[in-house]
Amino acid sequence: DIASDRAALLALRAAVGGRILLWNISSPTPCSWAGVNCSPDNSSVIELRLPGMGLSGTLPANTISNLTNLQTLSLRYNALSGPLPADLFSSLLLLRSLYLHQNFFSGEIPDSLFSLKSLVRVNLAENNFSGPISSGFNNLTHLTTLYLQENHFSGSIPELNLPSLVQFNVSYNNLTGKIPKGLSRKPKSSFVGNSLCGDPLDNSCGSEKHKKKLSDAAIAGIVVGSVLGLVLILSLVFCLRRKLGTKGVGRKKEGASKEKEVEDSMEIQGKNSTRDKVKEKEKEKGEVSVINAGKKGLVFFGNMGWNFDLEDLLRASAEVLGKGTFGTAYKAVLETGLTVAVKRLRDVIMGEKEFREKMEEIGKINHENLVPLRAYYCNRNEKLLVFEYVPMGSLSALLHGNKGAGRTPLNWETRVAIALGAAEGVSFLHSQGPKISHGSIKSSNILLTRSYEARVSDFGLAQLAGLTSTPNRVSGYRAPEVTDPCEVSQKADVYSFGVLLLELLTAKAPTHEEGFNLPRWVESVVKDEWTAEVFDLELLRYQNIEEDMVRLLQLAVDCVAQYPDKRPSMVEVTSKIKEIYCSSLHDPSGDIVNVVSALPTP
Ligand SMILES: Nc1ncnc2c1ncn2[C@@H]1O[C@H](COP(=O)(O)OP(=O)(O)OP(=O)(O)O)[C@@H](O)[C@H]1O
Repeated sequence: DIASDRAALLALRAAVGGRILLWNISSPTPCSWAGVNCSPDNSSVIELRLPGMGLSGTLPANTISNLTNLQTLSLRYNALSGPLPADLFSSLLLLRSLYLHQNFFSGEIPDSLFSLKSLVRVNLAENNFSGPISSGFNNLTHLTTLYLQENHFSGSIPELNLPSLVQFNVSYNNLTGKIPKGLSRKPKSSFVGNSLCGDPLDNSCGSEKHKKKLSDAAIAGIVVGSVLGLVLILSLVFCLRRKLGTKGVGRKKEGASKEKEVEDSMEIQGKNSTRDKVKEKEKEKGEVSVINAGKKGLVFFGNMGWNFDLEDLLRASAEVLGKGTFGTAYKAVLETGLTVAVKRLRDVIMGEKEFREKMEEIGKINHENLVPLRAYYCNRNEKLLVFEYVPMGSLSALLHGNKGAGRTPLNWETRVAIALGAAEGVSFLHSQGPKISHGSIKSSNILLTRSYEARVSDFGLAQLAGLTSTPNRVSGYRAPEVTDPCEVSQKADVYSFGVLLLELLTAKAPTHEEGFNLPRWVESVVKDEWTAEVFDLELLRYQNIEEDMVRLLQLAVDCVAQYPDKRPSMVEVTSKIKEIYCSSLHDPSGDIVNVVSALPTP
């Protein structure tokens, strides 16, 4: 009954401390305590969700194990340690979801877990659990999620015959042997970081006997053969390099066209002259020239008073910002001090005329939440785009970059403001005509100004690249109906925008591992558990924002609907985000609860 549940919770509180010390223990019922949910008639505790509450120490016996009506237990992201009490699960027969990940728990999984027939989700990842993975998991026939990664489990993986199992991960343990057949269709990333063999991993198990049959002589033969092969390849490369060098210089002397010069000088860049050696040095320092030759012919848009030619651009000191789908992006600082972002495109399938028309189209588009294309250069061999430089980097870098000390966490208001800015930018694009879409919405294309306003970049470029250059990096954002990346509808943009919102809320990169699908992952978590299981832990520090977070998450889920017709339009998305933004301004969520220092570093 509720009195015994209350006593169990008080014993837990006395043992593990943290933020649950703030519970109002003068209250006769525990049902109003943070993280505690009771049955409708308040007769028992059915959910205990204490994620990131700064809990530490070991779990004592007779605390949680006495909450006999518990359906959800989440203690994730705390500093709990030591083995789990042997009888922890014996009486929790109604338990459906168990989240103990990101703690320091050690020892073996107690056998009492394998009698919990109602279990649907089990996450024990990122702890120090050891011992074998028990075949007892086969008793848990409703299991859809089993996460055991980043522990010290050893031995081989048992054959698991769990028809509902969708999410499975045992990566980064000490497991050995062959991956059982029934799991061979899970992604590679579920198994990496062990000494496992067989499908889906690349290393087949082979037979030991066969290996032993290789005689010493055979091994010596293989070694000699490999060395000879290497020598042959090296001499070939050497000959080729010499040939290429002479060709480039020769053509220059003949006074070949400037276009060719651009091409050749790029080919031989850094190979011949002292100037090139200096370049090489600069490269080591992280500075490179965008390209190593000149031809006037930059086409400018708008009236920005920008006045420079290609040669000025080539003389600018430049630094690589990153390699993207369409080429390499550079930051270039001109001698006048003007800083621009230059994109050098590769694999453009469009002809020159068509390309120029496309640039004119993009250059006309102007909105405060879009990164403006200011100029372009185009000849048969070289295509450069010059954009305004946006100083604070991309949202992707901000969300997934340096997580160490000194990093300013992205607070809730900033995230909603970024979402709103990005939505306004994409909405504006869509308002230019029903056929106009962005085509490549993702967090690395949302750039931030000094005041963290969002600016969407790379719009309209998706159509330039051929099918061959379709990168995997976009696939995490791509709507299921998109087969040709050059033809992305506005509704497909909405899907990508939904994934972007999910990324902003969960801080999980949609592309962070093979086979991971962010929308599916969020959908797999039942709605009641969103707050506890889905949101970025950095957001859980802020109070009074739960309702707004859930509203934004619901909007994101609407955007990633399977069928395009079910998705809202960008105008609708924008107006919903605006409402959430206004509400978060009226209800400032400044209070950061100071438990952060007590938390383990993620
Ligand atoms: N206008 C800009 N101002 C400042 N930084 C930029 C600008 N454009 C791009 N960048 C930076 O350069 C990096 C590389 O950009 P790029 O667009 O080439 O690749 P991407 O966005 O990572 O991938 P994709 O080409 O597939 O969109 C980006 O992550 C971004 O941080």
